[in-house]
Amino acid sequence: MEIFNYMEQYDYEQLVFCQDKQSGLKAIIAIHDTTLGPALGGTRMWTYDSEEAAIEDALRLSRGMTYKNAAAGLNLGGGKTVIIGDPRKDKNEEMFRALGRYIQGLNGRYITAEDVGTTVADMDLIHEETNFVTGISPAFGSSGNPSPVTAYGVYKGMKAAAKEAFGTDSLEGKVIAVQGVGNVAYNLCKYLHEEGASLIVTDINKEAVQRAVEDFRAKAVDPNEIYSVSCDIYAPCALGATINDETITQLKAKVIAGAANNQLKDIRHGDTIHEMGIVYAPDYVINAGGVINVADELQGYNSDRAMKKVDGIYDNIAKVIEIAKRDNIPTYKAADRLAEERIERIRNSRSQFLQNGHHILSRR
Ligand SMILES: NC(=O)c1ccc[n+]([C@@H]2O[C@H](COP(=O)([O-])OP(=O)(O)OC[C@H]3O[C@@H](n4cnc5c(N)ncnc54)[C@H](O)[C@@H]3O)[C@@H](O)[C@H]2O)c1
Ligand SMILES: CC(C)C[C@H](N)C(=O)O
Repeated sequence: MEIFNYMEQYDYEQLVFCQDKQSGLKAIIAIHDTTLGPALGGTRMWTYDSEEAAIEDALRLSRGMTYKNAAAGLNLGGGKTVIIGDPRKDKNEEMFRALGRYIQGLNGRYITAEDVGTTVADMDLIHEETNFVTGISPAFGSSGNPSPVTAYGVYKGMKAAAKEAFGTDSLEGKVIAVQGVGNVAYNLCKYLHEEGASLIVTDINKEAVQRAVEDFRAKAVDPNEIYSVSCDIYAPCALGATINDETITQLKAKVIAGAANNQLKDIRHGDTIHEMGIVYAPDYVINAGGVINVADELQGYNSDRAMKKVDGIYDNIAKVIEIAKRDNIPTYKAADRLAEERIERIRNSRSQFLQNGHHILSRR
């Protein structure tokens, strides 16, 4: 990959490589765009096949956060960290503290939180070194684990997408295929089960599947079977790129609505599902609940205020569907339009210089 070419093509601001020999930390912090405010996005720990794959993931995920934060109406830019390693065996205290010092070095340009492979306990270790971390233990006045709130937002957004496809937002009696039943999807399944939906689940982790089968009377299928099952809604809640050339032809669902980031392998897959008449709830709009929740910490965390904003995901998905219909474009493009237009409006409204007291001359 020609890194600077790629960064120029999609307007990335900064890429930081973090190395700490003692702890084994190898991490990449990508800051995509800070027009709206400091870049906020989680830290992912994953066993990448190559350094290039890790860089690519950090870049793609950080740009996704720019769009997610903008579309959610947050005054935050987009960033993400990836740590190269196995979250089940490579973690140690020094690693997260070393990362915390790198984040501190960015002096607030980037704020982190949880993502796949990291936990509240990991964020607490980062917090030993920097305040630029959210989703730490509630004992610190923080919002804690964002996953249940992400799940609630996905549930709300799924209802809005169902209204478009089925004429009602009730999920009672709907068959929903859930791919990956980890932190977010377990909580999502709880809402869906309570509303009377029938669940088909899969996961590469057998214990996670068993838990969903026992707690929600879900039917289990093998990971490769989830795309072709007969269902009303497909909920991708594992990793990205599961909407691709191989899977699209197998899909029977009328709605795609799930928590995973970067669900479309390529944007052309968003065009294909649009042509097939599938209602697609764009990933970064529907899964914004977690970031909305942790972002509330910047004002002093208030759960009621945060949940009210997360409720707004229903209207945001409805708005994206409306724009798509009005402009006769796929929903993924409508979501991009919503985010890009907001960033441009704010960028332009800041065209006048404002003395903000941060200039060294103001302190002389
Ligand atoms: N946690 C949040 O608040 C949050 C917020 C926004 C977006 N997301 C996204 O939602 C997705 C899920 O996040 P999470 O926090 O629940 O992660 P998680 O790691 O707890 O859950 C993911 C689950 O997917 C399973 N999985 C991985 N590959 C699979 C495959 N090929 N087939 C079936 N199952 C597979 C894993 O075993 C795991 O149980 C991720 O893409 C994440 O980036 C999470
Ligand atoms: C909680 C958030 C800051 C990060 C979350 N993993 C996301 O992708 O939105």
